Amino acid sequence: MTTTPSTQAIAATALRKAYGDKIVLDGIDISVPQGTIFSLLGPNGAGKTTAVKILSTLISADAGSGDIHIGGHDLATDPQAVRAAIGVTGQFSAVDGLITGEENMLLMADLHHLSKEEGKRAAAELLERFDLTEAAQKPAATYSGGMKRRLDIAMTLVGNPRIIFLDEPTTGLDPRSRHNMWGIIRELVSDGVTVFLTTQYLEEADELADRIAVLNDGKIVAEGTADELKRLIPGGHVRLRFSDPAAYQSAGYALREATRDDESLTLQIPSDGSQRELRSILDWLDSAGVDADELTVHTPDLDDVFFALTSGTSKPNQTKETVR
Ligand SMILES: Nc1ncnc2c1ncn2[C@@H]1O[C@H](COP(=O)(O)OP(=O)(O)OP(=O)(O)O)[C@@H](O)[C@H]1O
Repeated sequence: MTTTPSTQAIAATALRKAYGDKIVLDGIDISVPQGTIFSLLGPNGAGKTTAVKILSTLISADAGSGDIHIGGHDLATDPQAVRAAIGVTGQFSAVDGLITGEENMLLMADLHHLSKEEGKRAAAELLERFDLTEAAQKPAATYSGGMKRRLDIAMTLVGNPRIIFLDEPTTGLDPRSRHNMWGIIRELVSDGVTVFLTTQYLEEADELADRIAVLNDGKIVAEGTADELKRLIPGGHVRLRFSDPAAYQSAGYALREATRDDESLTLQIPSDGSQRELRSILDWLDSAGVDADELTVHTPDLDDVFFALTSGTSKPNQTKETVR
């Protein structure tokens, strides 16, 4: 992959990292244009946090890795400049629960060498932006999970970083807090910030990311927009559910290409869900003289892609569209 440090906020080639015999990153390339959201997806232990740690200077890549440029700075020769350009919010929060939200913010301002006045102003602005003004004088330990996460990101933004690494920013948040966080991330990007996001929630990558890379076994096994990734795998199918075991058996005979689930009396038939294919399935059922209790059409989503690419198995059934 070619990298142009001037237009790419993050550009890394042949990134390698092993712990002993265990190869965590096996020569991956990462390239993230400025002002976009890039999402690194992968199962637990795939190496997402390791990639974030390397790109944010917390640990070093192994010898044999290629160049890493962050914000146009060479990470190997100018790690200080990289640190000044980035913000990192990890899985383990930097929030100190014993002090107030405002004190946490002021501590960050100190770390960024802002004057007392500048620090106060930045803290007040960010607390306001993240809807934390009311809680600012309370110890952070009393905050809800969503508030702590917002404070964490607010702290990350004190130095006005142009590139932000968010390592699983919404893990453990309830749906409303997760949606709020998505709004915050979108707002950051509309201000021109580049976001490198790791997540276990495929829906999150689907919602937010301009580009998604799937990490598995140390390699990037697919990369593209959510739609491009969805086109990679077939995954579409029709499911027929029966309550009558005899009807289920007859349909199973009639539809030989169906995958059977004898426990739930369900047949799954590969299909693009088109009207023509649905009609032919219904014709088969008619000619066999059986009625299904439920017919559902499933189109591939990012979950299918993820399961297909990272384990070779399909995920448990989930329906997108229902026709009765
Ligand atoms: N300091 C370390 N020493 C040894 N092995 C490590 C170390 N850090 C990470 N690993 C191993 O490297 C692999 C990748 O870990 P990493 O935390 O990067 O995965 P991840 O994709 O972020 O996973 P998760 O989604 O669970 O956070 C794991 O098998 C982990 O056990």
